[in-house]
Amino acid sequence: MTESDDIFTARGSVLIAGAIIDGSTVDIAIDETGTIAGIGEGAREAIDVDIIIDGSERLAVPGLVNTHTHAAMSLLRGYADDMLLQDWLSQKIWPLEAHLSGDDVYWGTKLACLEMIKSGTVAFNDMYFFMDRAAEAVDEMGIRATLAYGFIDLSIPEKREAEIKATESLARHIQSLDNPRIRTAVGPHSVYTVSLEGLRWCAEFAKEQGIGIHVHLAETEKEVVDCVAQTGKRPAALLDECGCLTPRTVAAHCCWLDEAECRLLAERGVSASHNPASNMKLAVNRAMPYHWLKQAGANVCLGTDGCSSNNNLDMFEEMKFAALLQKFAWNSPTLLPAGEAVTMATAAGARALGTGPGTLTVGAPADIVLVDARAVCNTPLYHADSNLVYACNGDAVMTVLCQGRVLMHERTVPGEEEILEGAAAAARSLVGRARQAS
Ligand SMILES: C[C@H]1O[C@@H](n2cnc3c(N)ncnc32)[C@H](O)[C@@H]1O
Ligand SMILES: [Zn+2]
Repeated sequence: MTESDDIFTARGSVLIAGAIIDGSTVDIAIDETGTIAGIGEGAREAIDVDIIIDGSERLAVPGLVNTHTHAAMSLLRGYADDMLLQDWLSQKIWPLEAHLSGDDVYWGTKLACLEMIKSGTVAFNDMYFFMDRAAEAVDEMGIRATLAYGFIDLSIPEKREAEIKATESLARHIQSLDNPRIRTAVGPHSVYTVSLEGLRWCAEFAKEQGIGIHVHLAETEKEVVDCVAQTGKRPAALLDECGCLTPRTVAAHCCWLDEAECRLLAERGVSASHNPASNMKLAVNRAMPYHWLKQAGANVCLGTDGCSSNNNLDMFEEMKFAALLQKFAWNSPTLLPAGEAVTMATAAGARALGTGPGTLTVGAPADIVLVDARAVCNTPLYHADSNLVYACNGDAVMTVLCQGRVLMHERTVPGEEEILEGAAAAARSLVGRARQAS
């Protein structure tokens, strides 16, 4: 075994020696359970050091949390672009997804995890299909995930029964894995794809199991207009009536919320996941009203959405898109400053998924990213947050730890070649099967 391989397999306490936090050079001590045991003075003495990572010329930041993904859609990257959301879903994405296999989801999720690790993400909130295979990929890659089966009943009773079974079976499967990094949530896709009965069942099941809810909300104006026409209520009110708005709910997009809906989300303790790149690409024509959500006290976090509407999973780019879109759309250069964008991508995401404080503090899980302080994007280095949000992308990430385990070091992730080959082969096979069937 080479020396560089050791760091991925070694177990024990870790000392990150001399990394930069808030402009100071400090040691970070991580105990053998993967918890931060000390930062700065006295950190070295807090543990019996097994593994040392050189932190010099590295900015230490909390691991990023991607709160809205369809990870295996990495296989659909670039498959269909430049379309209206409804056409894109109904003409391109759903017909291809009809041919998805468990193996596709396994390889797509492996590819997504690889991409996330390489850009500093340690946890994600996923909604897709064949999620037992997604769990296998997450387990192998070493990051955290909350996995939801995408519940879509299209108001067809037989389909609803099938979705209920799939949701229950995933919950049982995730429980049986007993992996603290992997959790499950209920994933009612949206108010336009799930019946009232389906939404109510999802809410009840989530409550009974003590798990979260992951839903798309108010992504387009059409969603709001159609919902009002069909039910007399706006989407957030409808979800609330069905019991879907809880402190463990993550609502993705939230572009077309009105001010009262922002207050409702805050009151219910819902986390709103901002997905600026996807929203701009699909031209949903309104930016999430961040100022109203913030004023109401809602937890606003960040997500990329799937690789078919983004088309990557780089949360550094997403922080920049969020900060720029908010300023541009609401005509306010002071809205969503860099520090807040970092908080959105870290602490707010961790709060949404319940993965810890999402900060570098003693007692927190050691989900730590080391960014190259010598990279072009960090030169000069007046304000770290400014560079992280406005200048860098995920390529500046050098080392990633999740629960104290090293997942990437000096940009090496074990098994990268095999993942790239496996995912490319799965994508070819998926598109081939779809062509044959049409
Ligand atoms: C879980 C389901 O969500 C779909 N999906 C992917 N991106 C979006 C989006 N921006 N809005 C709504 N649904 C989406 C996936 O294609 C899958 O069918
Ligand atoms: Zn989505």
